[in-house]
Amino acid sequence: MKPEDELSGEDAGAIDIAFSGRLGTFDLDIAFRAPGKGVTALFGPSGCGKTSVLRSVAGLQRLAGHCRLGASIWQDETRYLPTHRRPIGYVFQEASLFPHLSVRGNLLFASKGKAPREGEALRRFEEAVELLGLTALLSRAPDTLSGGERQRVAIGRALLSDPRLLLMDEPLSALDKETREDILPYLERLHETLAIPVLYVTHDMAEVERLADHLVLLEKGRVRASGPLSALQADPDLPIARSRDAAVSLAGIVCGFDADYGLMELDVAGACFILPDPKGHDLADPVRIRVAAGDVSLCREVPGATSILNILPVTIVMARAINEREMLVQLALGHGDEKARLLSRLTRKSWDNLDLTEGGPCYAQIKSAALARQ
Ligand SMILES: Nc1ncnc2c1ncn2[C@@H]1O[C@H](COP(=O)(O)OP(=O)(O)OP(=O)(O)O)[C@@H](O)[C@H]1O
Repeated sequence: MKPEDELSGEDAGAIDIAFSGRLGTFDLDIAFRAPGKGVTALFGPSGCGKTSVLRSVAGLQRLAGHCRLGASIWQDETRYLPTHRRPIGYVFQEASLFPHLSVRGNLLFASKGKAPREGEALRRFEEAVELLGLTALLSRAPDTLSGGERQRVAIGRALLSDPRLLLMDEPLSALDKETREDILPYLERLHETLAIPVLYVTHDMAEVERLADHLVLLEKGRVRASGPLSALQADPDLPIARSRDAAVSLAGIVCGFDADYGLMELDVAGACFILPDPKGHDLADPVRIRVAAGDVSLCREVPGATSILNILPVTIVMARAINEREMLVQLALGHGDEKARLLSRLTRKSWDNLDLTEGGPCYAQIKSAALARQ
């Protein structure tokens, strides 16, 4: 697939990247195109080249190739913009705040410490402070902050430099599990509100599932696959789908409630999921759910009495034996044109017993309790 073919429709602000070269003994040779909006995760094992790609985009490391953001060319055969002329915000693993400045001073660093008094700059400052929950921290010194608070300030500072692209290099990896969980909702809000694209490096699939729209899978300095997150998650030929905790992330819209039981109904590409609603959503709220391949079972007919609330008609798109005992099945969900994909992991025995075939119809069963909102 050519990189240009990966995005559907016109995307005038798309990020178009190709780099090749040697770093010590490591060969990097990558090319991909990512949307001009939303979060693109660069995912892969340690040492596969994720940070090198980000550093090359930032102009911190020079390899042959090109780097374009919409109509802006940052690198090609004849041009190479230095880092300070690239409108980027960069968030590193560890927040490196200026120790002599307060949180406010750090946030205002890009505007030379001057507090915005009016207009657009003030609106952006207030928005970033609110979004990242920094109001109560503004007068604090960096050495009095927790790791998670420091990282939120670092993200705010990156946003307030008015970037056209945000680069985030494992922003949660230096934090303990609990702090990571605390900061993820801020990143989710960022994801919902940010108008600029984000390149987000991680080797944690849970972060990808919660934050990414687009995924670039890297392996040994090469792009193994690149495309919309849900399409790659549901591709049984990719290692992420074959892993024991494989799942697809589905975006839905709240379309109803069962208040007596604390459940909500979620419209996902024409199908309706029923799941717990502990947060009390409103109608039409966007909600992203994680459907694990191991939580999806199949049946040929609608079962009689069952505890399972989600019994959804699906079509079997493809099936792969992933070892002697188990099958991985990709399912197309819903009606209409936009059929979201699910994965089901089941025993080869069940597959044979049900006499299922590619292209054939069946029903996917998913326990509501397994569909906790991400
Ligand atoms: N400037 C350099 N000189 C020599 N080797 C380098 C340089 N930069 C990167 N490398 C090598 O390139 C490879 C890829 O490194 P990179 O940091 O991009 O991987 P990564 O996927 O981000 O890894 P991690 O998840 O562990 O951070 C590594 O083997 C690294 O040692």
